[in-house]
Amino acid sequence: MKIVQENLAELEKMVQMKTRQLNDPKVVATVSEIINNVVENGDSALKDYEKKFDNVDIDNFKLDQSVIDDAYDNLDKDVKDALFLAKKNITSFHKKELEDGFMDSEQKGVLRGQKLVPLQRVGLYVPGGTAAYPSTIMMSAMPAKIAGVDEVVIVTPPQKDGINPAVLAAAKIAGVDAIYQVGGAQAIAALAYGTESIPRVDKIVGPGNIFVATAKKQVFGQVAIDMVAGPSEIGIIADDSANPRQVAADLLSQAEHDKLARPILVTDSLKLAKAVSENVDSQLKVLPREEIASASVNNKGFIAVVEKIDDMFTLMNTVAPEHLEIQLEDPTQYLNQIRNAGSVFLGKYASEPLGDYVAGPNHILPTGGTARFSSPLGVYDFVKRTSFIQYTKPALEREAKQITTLARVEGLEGHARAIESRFDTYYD
Ligand SMILES: NC(=O)c1ccc[n+]([C@@H]2O[C@H](COP(=O)([O-])OP(=O)(O)OC[C@H]3O[C@@H](n4cnc5c(N)ncnc54)[C@H](O)[C@@H]3O)[C@@H](O)[C@H]2O)c1
Ligand SMILES: N[C@H](CO)Cc1c[nH]c[nH+]1
Ligand SMILES: [Zn+2]
Repeated sequence: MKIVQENLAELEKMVQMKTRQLNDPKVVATVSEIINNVVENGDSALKDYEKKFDNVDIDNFKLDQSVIDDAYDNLDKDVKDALFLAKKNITSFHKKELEDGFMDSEQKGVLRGQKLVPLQRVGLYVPGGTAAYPSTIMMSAMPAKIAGVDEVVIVTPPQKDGINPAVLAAAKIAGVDAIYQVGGAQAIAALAYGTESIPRVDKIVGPGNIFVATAKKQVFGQVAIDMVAGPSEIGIIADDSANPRQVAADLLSQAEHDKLARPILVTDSLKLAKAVSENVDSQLKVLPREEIASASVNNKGFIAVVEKIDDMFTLMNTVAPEHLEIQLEDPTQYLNQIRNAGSVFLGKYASEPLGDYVAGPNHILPTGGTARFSSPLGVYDFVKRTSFIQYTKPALEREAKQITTLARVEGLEGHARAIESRFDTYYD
């Protein structure tokens, strides 16, 4: 793995260049053609794309409940137990995210407030191109259920022999209402606009590859989206006290997701940098997903060596990684130095896959530097807010002059007259 040793300003410039969100025009064009085709031709376009991209013939996009029940009934006991542990921990963590509305009547005759309303129907994208993601179902469906969403549906690409049974069982455990076997940009288009067999939803959430992430960006506005959760990333801050074999293993845990995944180590120790680089190379040779992981390491990965601990945090805040591991002595003391990261893993036993599967915090996280302004998927993504106002006549009278003044400053006479009509005996 490549080691870079530059001054901090140069390193920050390099990171900003590497994490720029440039749209690949070819992907943008492919995706918009897919979306337009699905809008115009509905299920028949979906059928064509499933044949083209996933090499499967689909007659019914909606999966029969009996197929889901069978997958659940026949699931290996250890896998079932693991999914139930994930459900328990994800539920207890996400219940803490529930928020209440508010109402205030601090001013005489005035009632103001805000109420929270769960979304009616949401679509969860569950990736399925190069790996199956039952864990991602638990991470997206549980917060939706806790928020009180009426209808939770899944889209996921089918394989030749159907959808992975663990994915189906996870959907049942999480209480998902329907599963549609369709993936990629075409699935996003179907959820956004609806087709003969797939109802349109109010919001699409969930991670996916570059085609999925680009499609979500393109349908935003027609439908809400959660964030850009694209190819996985791991940033590790470590010093001499870290174990190079473990650091390398954690980098590869995310590199194996996607050729575009981003594994990054920032350290103040050249010795650790060299040892991690050697470990990455040797561990890669025996990793089953070596082809994907080595493309990620070679194209997107790097190890940066800086002078001191503060520089590690400055640089990592510029990276704004999806996952950030801190492998320093007494890691919790550094929490307040982190401004930009999706999820933080403190200490050597908080290896990233712990958060991917069972710890409870969400693993659907902002990527590509968007942790500068986005948050992990949560219960708050599945509710919207509506505010309300009630004034008595004397309360409105107290503020009528200021309202009509502002309305006339804006040249909006109709607004002023609407208020004055409340005090004009002619209208009473
Ligand atoms: N950020 C997160 O929270 C998070 C969580 C889990 C997974 N991930 C990421 O999700 C992604 C999963 O990717 P995946 O590929 O395995 O599954 P995917 O389901 O996202 O994508 C597969 C689909 O992409 C479409 N596709 C493939 N090649 C295409 C082409 N040339 N033109 C048009 N469409 C094409 C096909 O329809 C295919 O079904 C990875 O990048 C992984 O890192 C991210
Ligand atoms: N690390 C992924 C998010 O980037 C989530 C995941 C699911 N399964 C394994 N990993
Ligand atoms: Zn992972």
